[in-house]
Amino acid sequence: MVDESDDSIPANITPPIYVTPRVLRNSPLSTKREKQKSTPLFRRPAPKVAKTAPPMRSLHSQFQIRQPRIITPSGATEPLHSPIYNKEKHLTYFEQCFKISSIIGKGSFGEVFAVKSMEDSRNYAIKVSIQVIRQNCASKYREVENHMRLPKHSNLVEFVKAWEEGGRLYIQQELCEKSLLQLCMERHALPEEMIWNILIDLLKAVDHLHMNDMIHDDIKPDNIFLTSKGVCKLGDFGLVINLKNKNDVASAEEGDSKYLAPEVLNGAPSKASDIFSLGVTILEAATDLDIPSNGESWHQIRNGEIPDRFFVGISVELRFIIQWMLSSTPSIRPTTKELLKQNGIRRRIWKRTLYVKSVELAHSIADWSFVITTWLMALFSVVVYPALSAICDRRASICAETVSKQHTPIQTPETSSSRLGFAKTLAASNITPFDYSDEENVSFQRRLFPLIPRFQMDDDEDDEDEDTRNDNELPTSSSNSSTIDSFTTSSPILRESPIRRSLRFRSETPPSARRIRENNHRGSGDYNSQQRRKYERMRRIEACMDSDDNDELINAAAAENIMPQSCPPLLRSCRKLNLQRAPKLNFNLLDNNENTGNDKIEIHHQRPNRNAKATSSNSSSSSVLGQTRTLRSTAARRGALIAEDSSADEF
Ligand SMILES: Nc1ncnc2c1ncn2[C@@H]1O[C@H](COP(=O)(O)OP(=O)(O)OP(=O)(O)O)[C@@H](O)[C@H]1O
Ligand SMILES: [Mg+2]
Repeated sequence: MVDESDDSIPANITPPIYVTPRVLRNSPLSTKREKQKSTPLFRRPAPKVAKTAPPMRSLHSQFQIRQPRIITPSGATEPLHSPIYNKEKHLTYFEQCFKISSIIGKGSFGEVFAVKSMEDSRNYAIKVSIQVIRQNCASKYREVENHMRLPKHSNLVEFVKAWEEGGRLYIQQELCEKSLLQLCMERHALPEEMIWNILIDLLKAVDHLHMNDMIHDDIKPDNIFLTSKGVCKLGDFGLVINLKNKNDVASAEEGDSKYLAPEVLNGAPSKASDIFSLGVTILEAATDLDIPSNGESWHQIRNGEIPDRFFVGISVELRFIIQWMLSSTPSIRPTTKELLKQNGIRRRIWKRTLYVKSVELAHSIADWSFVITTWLMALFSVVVYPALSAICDRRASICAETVSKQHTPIQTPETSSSRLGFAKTLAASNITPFDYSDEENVSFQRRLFPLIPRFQMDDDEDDEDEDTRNDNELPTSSSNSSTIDSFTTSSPILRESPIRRSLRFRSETPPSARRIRENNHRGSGDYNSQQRRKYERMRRIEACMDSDDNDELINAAAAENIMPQSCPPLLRSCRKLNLQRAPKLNFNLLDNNENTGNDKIEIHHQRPNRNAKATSSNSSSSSVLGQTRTLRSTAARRGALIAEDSSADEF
């Protein structure tokens, strides 16, 4: 019988809002939910512990290891290389190769960050040691070494790598969604089916550790993690003891007192102590019991005096297993093997194993498909890229050829000293040398053919010019000689020997035009010799430029952000440039007038010959003007009159 007289509330004291249930007066144990209700919402935080200056030895080690060094399973370190890491930068490997998503938590050893790796674009958890590592401490890499030595298991948090930089230890591992402690805080007592699954997962993890002669020594909800698929994993290998390593056994530390087996207070941790810690963890998850860290209630749990009310709603099977695991005598406690053979577990284990394996398989399929996709893309680019680049090269050369034909006459020393200069001029005037945007119905195939004469590539307007082209019309100006070349190479009619061509030129060209041309070439008079020098200079430049493969022009255009689309019609470009078009001289009329003795010579303003691309530059206009002046003097000698002004009209 409980004496209630002690518990009576004095009349002068206001009763608290949350009265502790009477049943708890007998037992200091309570659930976390009950404790939460009786705890004030605000509690002054504990004062921060003032840190003293780190020992000089630690500082020295910090300056010793500046570059990141990866830790090997033997405990040695090697330089850490990564295609992303640049040691010249004043940033650590961690800062350069990982993008921090959030800070997950902070433990006694270190701070844990959720990060995204820039090397493989996957998410990881990285634990960074708070303290600078003591270089001469034998167990400085114990956690890493033990984690690395452990064979992989689906119920252990996966280890990726660990490195040391600037005296700090970084441990990269699999990122889990939350810890069991977080889940228990959110949901309090978990459903029994979930408890069975957690127990099975953890038993398998602990069994794997024990099979490898290792003791976890710190099993608690805070060190148990859950993935997004609900798979439970054991993590935090900071206190793991390798029973084969005498140093580990000698330097074994106690785990969290809340989950500590009673025998560890006076002795060393063992596999049985791990079973006890696991038992307390399952008890907490199943009953929402607020596990005490010391005092009477601590002993109460270890003596098996847990009130029945905490087991309400829990099956006898599960209660029996929990109580067996919490046996105060280590020898009575079951092993992992024995527990896995229990009825309640055996019934569920195959289903749970199947689920965990399927999750693992799906995960590895996703991983492999990512790798395969990456490789396929790489292979595709290796195979397709050469073909694509060949097509692009071909197209660029066609464009360059056309541009060269169209723009070579423009390249006079007066207008542009180089092709780069020309490209810059185009860029400044906002004209794309490869712009076909205003050309109608130009098929790609037409442009692809490099030997198609240019007059076939232009619009209707220009075709009209072609129709009106006189077979006798051979460019007569010296400045148009490159045009003659391009015309002769492009026209099958004119692909003939130079002698035959000159004969045909003689027979077909009107005498007056022939004389002008011959005079020009002979260099009669000062003006003509000047013209001839200019012509020769131009020919040299053109020859020079023709020997190029037009790469410079294209590169210059690309440098000016002019994206090649296709070959441009020159006439459009001329129109955009607002260039003048040269008048066309009808020499037949001159000859007729000469024959008939008619004094008046008509100079028809026509659209220029398609090949007379000299119209697009001032220099070429001036050469046409020179031509016209020559004609004028010839005509004057003959007493002819120039009917119209021979200056170039507006195009
Ligand atoms: N792999 C992980 N995925 C997700 N969260 C993690 C992971 N590892 C650690 N955490 C979180 O970081 C917190 C601290 O991690 P951890 O327990 O490893 O640090 P610790 O310094 O060893 O702490 P303690 O010694 O107190 O256990 C944990 O509470 C946990 O919530
Ligand atoms: Mg921990």
